[in-house]
Amino acid sequence: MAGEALVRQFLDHAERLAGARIPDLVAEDPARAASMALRVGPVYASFARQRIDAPTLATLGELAGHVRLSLALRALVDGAEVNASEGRPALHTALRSDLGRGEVAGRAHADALAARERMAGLVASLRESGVTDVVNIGIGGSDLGPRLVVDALKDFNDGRFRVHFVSNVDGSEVQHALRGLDPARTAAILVSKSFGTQETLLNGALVRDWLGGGERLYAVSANVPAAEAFGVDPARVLPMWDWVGGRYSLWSAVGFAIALAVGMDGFEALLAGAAGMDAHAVEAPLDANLPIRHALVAVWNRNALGLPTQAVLPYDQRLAHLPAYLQQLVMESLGKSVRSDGRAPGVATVPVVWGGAGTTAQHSFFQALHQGTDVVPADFIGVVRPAHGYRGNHDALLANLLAQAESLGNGHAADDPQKTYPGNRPSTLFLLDELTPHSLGALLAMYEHSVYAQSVLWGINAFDQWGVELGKRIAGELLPALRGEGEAGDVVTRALLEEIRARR
Ligand SMILES: O=P(O)(O)OC[C@H]1O[C@](O)(CO)[C@@H](O)[C@@H]1O
Repeated sequence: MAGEALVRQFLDHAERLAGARIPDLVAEDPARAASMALRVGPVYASFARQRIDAPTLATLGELAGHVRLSLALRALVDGAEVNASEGRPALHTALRSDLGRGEVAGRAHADALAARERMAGLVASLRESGVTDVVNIGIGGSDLGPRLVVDALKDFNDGRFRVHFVSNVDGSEVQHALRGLDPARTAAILVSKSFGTQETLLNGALVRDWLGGGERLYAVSANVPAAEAFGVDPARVLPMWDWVGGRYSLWSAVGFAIALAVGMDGFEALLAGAAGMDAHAVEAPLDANLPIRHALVAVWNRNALGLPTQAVLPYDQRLAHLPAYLQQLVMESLGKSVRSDGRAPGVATVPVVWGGAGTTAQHSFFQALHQGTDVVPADFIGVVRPAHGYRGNHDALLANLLAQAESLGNGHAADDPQKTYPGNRPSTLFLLDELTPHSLGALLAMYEHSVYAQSVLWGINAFDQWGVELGKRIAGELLPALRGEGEAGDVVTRALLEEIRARR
């Protein structure tokens, strides 16, 4: 079907379902719970509580076919120049899969394997050393992925190292991270693709001095000369490449801290889980493809239902960093209002991603989810088998997870409007059999592919982030002014500078 006809069909479905209620959609189709669910290895996903029906999904599938989503996924893993504004491929899949065809993907995969072997050597030598604590210094993609995974996989950590993270240029974070650590027993990893990031260089210099030099300093960077010039021994610099986006990089040596925490076996299992999802994303048909289904639902919620935000609600404390990780993955990738071809997308793109771990979050912002004026679609993530033996707690956790998805979807009528729940709040519910390196790898790769699929549907580049540059430049200009050297900034900033200077 031609594009215009498809858009018209999309709008017809939007109009038809504008007044639809999730409990009615569920009641109308007894097979819905099963037909709206997909399983890929350890990841089960139910879309039954989305405000969508089978004919709409069929149209969305046609839309995916129209933008050649399957070919786009294939192009991604084969190393096509999907990052057009920077003239690069985005080959994060080559870090964990040998799915890519052709020379570019093949070379990337070989480079990734060689780097992983070097990383394994460094992990082994550190395990044999007297080092007890490791500080990962990085920000954005050089922090959020490793931070999430190290915390999520703490049940797989043998405790050989305590791993700490420092990202913020706020000196308070580095001060508290180093408090109580022994410089003679601490190693630091400077993770920066560019090795030009202000926060990481300032924190790195502080930690290098605190360590008393570069002896236990490691680096992961695509800018090896800069890392060496900083004082890191070339033998302790692991490579990154311009074909890996920062927010897609935890599978590379950026995951050094992960490998220290859960061992190389755990790291390999994480990669294997992601590789399984890569194969599914590229090979599964459109109508049975989990990341594509997730992406189509995201676009439906944003453009047909007009929902401006998206909540991420892991019902597992170990996944407490998942909302922050997905904020970067989704919002840095899709936060664009210009298509790759320079045109306006003509529709809303990125939602604001936010969230928190259940059940804790139930006692903070869930009131607004249930009765606020904005409808917030949610991704719930639960884990069937816990890694602890407190069965009573886990049953309560799962009961709350199921109860929240049900009550947000169905609502509750009452005579008293204060006690009425409007319901019709859409959600997707993921269940992992267990939280393991393998299942976590699969879940994170699912989100990566969904984000890429959304970018293809909207025609935008998921792999650049020009929007972060302006603030960085202005901060550079304001730095001397803050020290009293010259003037910078607009009228409001100057007034604020004066206020700060007067009270220092
Ligand atoms: O790894 P680097 O080069 O220090 O960059 C850190 C982060 O900064 C950004 O470039 C912009 O905030 C992110 O995309 C990236 O993950």
